[in-house]
Amino acid sequence: MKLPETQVAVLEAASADDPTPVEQIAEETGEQVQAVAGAAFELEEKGLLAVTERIDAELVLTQEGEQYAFEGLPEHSLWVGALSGGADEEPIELGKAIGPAGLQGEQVDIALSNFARKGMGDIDSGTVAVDPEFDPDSDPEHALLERLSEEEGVDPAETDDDRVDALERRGLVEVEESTVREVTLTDEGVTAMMEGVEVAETVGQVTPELLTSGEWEDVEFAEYNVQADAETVHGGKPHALREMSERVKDVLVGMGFEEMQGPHVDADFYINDCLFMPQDHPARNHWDRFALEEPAQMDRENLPPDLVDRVEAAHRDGVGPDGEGYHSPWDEDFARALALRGHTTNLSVRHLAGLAEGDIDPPQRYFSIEKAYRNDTLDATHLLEFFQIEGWVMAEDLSVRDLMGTFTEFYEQFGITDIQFKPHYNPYTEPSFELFGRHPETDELIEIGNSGIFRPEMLEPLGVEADVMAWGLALERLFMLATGAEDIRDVHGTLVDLDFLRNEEVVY
Ligand SMILES: N[C@@H](Cc1ccccc1)C(=O)O
Repeated sequence: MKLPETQVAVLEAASADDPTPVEQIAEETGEQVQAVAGAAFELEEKGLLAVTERIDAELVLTQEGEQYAFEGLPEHSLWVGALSGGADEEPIELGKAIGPAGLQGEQVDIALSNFARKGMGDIDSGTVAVDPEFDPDSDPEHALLERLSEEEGVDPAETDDDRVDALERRGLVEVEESTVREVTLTDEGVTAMMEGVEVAETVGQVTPELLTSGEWEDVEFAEYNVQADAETVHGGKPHALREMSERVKDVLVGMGFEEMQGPHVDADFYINDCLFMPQDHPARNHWDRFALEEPAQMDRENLPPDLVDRVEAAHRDGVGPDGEGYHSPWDEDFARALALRGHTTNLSVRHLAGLAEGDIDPPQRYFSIEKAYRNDTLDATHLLEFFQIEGWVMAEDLSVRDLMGTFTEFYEQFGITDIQFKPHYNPYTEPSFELFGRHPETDELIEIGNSGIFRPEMLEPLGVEADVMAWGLALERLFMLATGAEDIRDVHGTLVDLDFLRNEEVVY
């Protein structure tokens, strides 16, 4: 019997007794997996080979599991932290163990409950004592995480059940199923092999030489299998969030808005003081802002002196005849401190001030879609940097209805019709509203933005006479509502889910 080369190779590599995975044959023959699968199907059609499929289960680490395989389990970190504080001698305050352990946010609770469960020591009314005999290296959960980080193809059925259960419940491991295609020689196949199978010379392509020599009449052409699996080719494409941002721009431009741009690093004067944020406001000294070390301050000559005077007066005494300021000190040096902007409202301030200087008449509408930076704890809905959809409208006699109407119109463009408003407080707006939208998958209300009508204490120093309503909306949250994405870290950051990004069709 004469067969194409790949088919002969597959027949030779297959066995009549043990089903052989297609991948293994590809490895042994040096052929592509797709080519082997194609050949196998052709041999199946000729009755020489049987192709079967089975589901293979493999135990793998989740992202969190990978993190703990690398850093150690949180309860181990707690144990080490407590031990370094002397908790093997006598109980120490929990805080003194958690700090050195480097635990943050929900990891603290995870550490505490597992520490107790594994009897690694005692936790009692805010203190911790450790059992010095406990050996993290012999903790079976740790051993399994380590093994999974080193070994592929671990069969869940052959792994200690309790341990797998415990780690599955903690969301650190999961069972991944895949389809394995296997081939076995049929009786006919065995007979054919015994009688002898030869490689038929086949030609894959017609060449000018074949045509001119007339040889084409005698050769056998390779058959194409148009049903064979082909390798998936992922072309480049714009990032889903970028597409979303472009779409938001289109919508806002369609609503009559112009785009504004400005510095990522700015003086607190523009980020906070011009927004009537008191200098002793906790957020201004708090660890959640990224301050610049070098240079630490904006040069004095870069702040307009008149504006500085007017902002200082508003802070001290308020505006208008009955104004109430903060009656607390205001320090220009403090206002010159440089930081990564925690919101893009510094851009609104700069544009309002610039426009007022040129005596521009209302109505005016501006927006930006730019990064803002906050030292938040990373989780499914928070990143250290995010895109804020900043916007404002300057007009005579604006009311809350105008604000709500604008949001309703805007979100409708993305199919989001169920928006809720919650009264809020911002030093620079009155009234102020937080916006919430319902997540299509989890049905939970998530915060999507913050808004309000700028106060006279903010507008007067900038020289703006009309009303201004304004907002900051999170692009990522809009993305989550519009696409159903549940974890923002799948979309951007360092742990993105490439499959999600490749396959997500961003259609709004
Ligand atoms: N700066 C606000 C958003 C906002 C902008 C303008 C007016 C009101 C609110 C924030 O980051 O949350």
